[in-house]
Amino acid sequence: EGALEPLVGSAAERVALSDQVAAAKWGTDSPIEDPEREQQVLDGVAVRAAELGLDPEEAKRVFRDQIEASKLVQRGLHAYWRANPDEQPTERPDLGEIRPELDRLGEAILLQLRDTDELRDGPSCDGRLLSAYVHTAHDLTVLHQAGLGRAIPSICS
Ligand SMILES: O=C(O)C(=O)C[C@]1(C(=O)O)C=C[C@@H](O)C=C1
Repeated sequence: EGALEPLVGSAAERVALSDQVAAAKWGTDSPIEDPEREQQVLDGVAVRAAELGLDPEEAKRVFRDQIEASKLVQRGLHAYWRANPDEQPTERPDLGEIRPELDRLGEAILLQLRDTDELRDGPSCDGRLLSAYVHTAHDLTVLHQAGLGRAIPSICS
């Protein structure tokens, strides 16, 4: 009961941080997609997953979805800002300060993957995941709901 909520909550926090990433890149030459950084994230996940006794391939699948979710939200925000200049960010956060926060959330997600390893293998996972999504998505914007939806399909194994 509620066992997947911390994990889905951390995924939602990661989705929310995409706003900062989108603002850091807005009006710069830095593209939303940075394949080198994605590879670094996934390599780090594989190493840490093995340390935690998780299947590295399974953990990487989960994080590929976290990354796709982030790009979905970033693209959504950039499109929205292009269409609504009044809403464009007025300050540019430093990507170098946001990435360590993404790393911290990644560690939290990995620990929660470990804590839910057996449950995620079981027949109740899909129902619990949907329930955690519904509870967590409640307070989010439609764009962030879509991002969270994109972040979670690999959680049940
Ligand atoms: O770090 C960035 O530049 C991000 O946009 C975040 C992130 C991620 O989710 O980790 C997403 C897209 C990029 O391709 C690389 C990494």
